[in-house]
Amino acid sequence: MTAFNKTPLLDTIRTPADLRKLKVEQVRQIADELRLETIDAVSVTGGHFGAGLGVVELTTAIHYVFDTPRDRLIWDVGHQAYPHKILTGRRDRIRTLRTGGGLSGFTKRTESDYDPFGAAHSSTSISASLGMAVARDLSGGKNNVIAVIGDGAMSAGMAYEAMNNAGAMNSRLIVILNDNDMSIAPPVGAMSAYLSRLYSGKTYRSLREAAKQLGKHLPKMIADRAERVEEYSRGFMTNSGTLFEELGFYYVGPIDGHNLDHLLPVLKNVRDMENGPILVHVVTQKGKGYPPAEAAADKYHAVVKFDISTGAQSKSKPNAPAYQNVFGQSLVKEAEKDDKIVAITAAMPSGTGVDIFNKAFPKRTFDVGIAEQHAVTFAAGLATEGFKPFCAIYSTFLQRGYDQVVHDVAIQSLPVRFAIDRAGLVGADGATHAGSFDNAFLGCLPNMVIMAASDEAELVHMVATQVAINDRPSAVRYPRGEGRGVEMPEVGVPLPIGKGRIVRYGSKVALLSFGTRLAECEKAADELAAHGLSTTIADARFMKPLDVDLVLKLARDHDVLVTIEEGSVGGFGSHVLQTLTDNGALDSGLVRVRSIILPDEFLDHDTPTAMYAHAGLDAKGIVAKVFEALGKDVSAETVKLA
Ligand SMILES: Cc1ncc(C[n+]2csc(CCOP(=O)(O)OP(=O)(O)O)c2C)c(N)n1
Ligand SMILES: CC(=O)[C@@H](O)[C@H](O)COP(=O)(O)O
Ligand SMILES: [Mg+2]
Repeated sequence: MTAFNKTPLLDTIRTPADLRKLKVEQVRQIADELRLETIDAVSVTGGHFGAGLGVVELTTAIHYVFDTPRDRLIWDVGHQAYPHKILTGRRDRIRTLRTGGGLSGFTKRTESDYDPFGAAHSSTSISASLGMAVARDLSGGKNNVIAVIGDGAMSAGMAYEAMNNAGAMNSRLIVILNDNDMSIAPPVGAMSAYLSRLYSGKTYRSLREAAKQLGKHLPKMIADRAERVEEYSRGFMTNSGTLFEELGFYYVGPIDGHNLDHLLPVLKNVRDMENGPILVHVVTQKGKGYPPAEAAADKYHAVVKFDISTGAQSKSKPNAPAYQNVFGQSLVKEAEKDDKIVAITAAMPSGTGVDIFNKAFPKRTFDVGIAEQHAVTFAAGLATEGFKPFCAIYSTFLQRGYDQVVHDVAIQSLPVRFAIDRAGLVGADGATHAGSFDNAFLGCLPNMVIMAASDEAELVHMVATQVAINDRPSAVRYPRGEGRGVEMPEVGVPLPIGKGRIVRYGSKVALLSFGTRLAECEKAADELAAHGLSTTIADARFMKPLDVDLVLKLARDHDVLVTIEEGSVGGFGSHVLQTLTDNGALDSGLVRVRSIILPDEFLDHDTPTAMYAHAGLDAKGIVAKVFEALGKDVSAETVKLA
């Protein structure tokens, strides 16, 4: 029996087709059981949590009303799609979420027909849905296309580009705005304030009135239900003249996203509408139905495994400070000495450590919402007026603002400082969040100074170095998670630009590392020494400008030179190879050069350790690469110099 003393129903639901066989009175029980299953599953796997809890009723209602997967359902970001996965044939695998070989933490086309579009980066759903709607119309199709987008995701420019286009095309498209008044942090921006006004506006109308208003657009409005729903409906109205209507959408709402008596009749009418686009404004609560999440400031946006009875998360004691916190603390120290330093985040204050800076300097901290393009050019504008903007954006999300880096920052050589967190592989968030490409996409830009911190102490010095660079843009990259536990400097000391450092001297093999793979290089060097291979280890520190003297010396003085980086082809290794060939350093054929990079594939989620092992970017992989370059047969344990 369920907690509701009824025969469990969720066990009878394999796909939404089973759900649609139920009576409407049974849908509430499904939603209640779905919430319990979501809580239980995430307590085991960890992952994104509050968002999914907030859309349990909405998910159930959508799959009950619409003929999914024939009707296309596109989740924006996709972090709220765990209930969706449970209802769409993946309940048996839901406890493999975000583990190697297990379900993705976001929607994914290759995972299910019920995931018509992959997500994870926000604000893509309306564009993708519009594409599907137009494809349907061009093919003479009849299915519905539904995008579910959050209020946070609605702060990104891409959402407006899509609405602007959809409104002009009058496409039959349904956008459900899931407004829980939260992003990862509390939402920012005028849009957020506007949405709040919509559901607390003085122009509140009775449901019946609104039903009549809707009836004009939606002939099949079930008017008699309006009476019943009005009794306890608090937030259903049509606001004439909303921004959405000005953009050519029919606006419906706001409605209570946890009340199936609201959701089901409205979605049924919306489903049968003859034209569009239509936007249904649904008001929900992030973390709904799990008191520890409801009470938490972040509504349990993302959690590790937790005790269901208390909500206590099993967070292990950190062995070293997290890079994001080292960044935030370092920037605070620098800003205490320099009032031109400001910090910018694109809706990721805690993840970037900008929240630490905000506590010290709230007037010099700017959270621009999920708007990376704007963040970059906003920083550029600040730099033109002599400020020192630190634009803290994860590597993967910086991809969203790339043209702004090129066109607004690099070409003008504006001293914007990029703090690039989550560089390299991130683990459970998988391929969509991997910081694989910033070495390549920044390294090709003139004027850029590009650094990689090999540990948390280096990061402190690199932040100080960026403060001192006032004539061109600079970037420092560092990975997700904790540092190495090295001794921390009291203050950051600016590094000599374009100079690397040798951390261990050897004679036969040289390992030239860019970033935190240095730790693996040290393990590899120990292993190589056990095979009689004396190994030099160098920390490049800079990819641009590259320490050419160091690179040429390493090539000249060793039989093997290997570069290592947490990045794709086209990054640090490519710059080293370019330098070697430009200087004829390979002409003699005396040195064998290898470059260890991420494989040319999108790596699915797993632990970072497992992913780096797969990529050959751990000590074992480095040793194997050296042996291969020397013609040493690892199994035969002998070195055959060609
Ligand atoms: C381009 C981009 N920037 C940042 C993020 C990080 N991120 C993931 S979810 C989220 C908040 C989304 O808020 P909302 O759309 O309201 O969804 P909710 O979590 O409230 O359900 C952010 C900023 C992202 N996924 N994509
Ligand atoms: C869904 C999303 O994009 C964010 O929640 C992201 O998963 C955060 O990543 P970190 O956990 O590395 O901060
Ligand atoms: Mg939200």
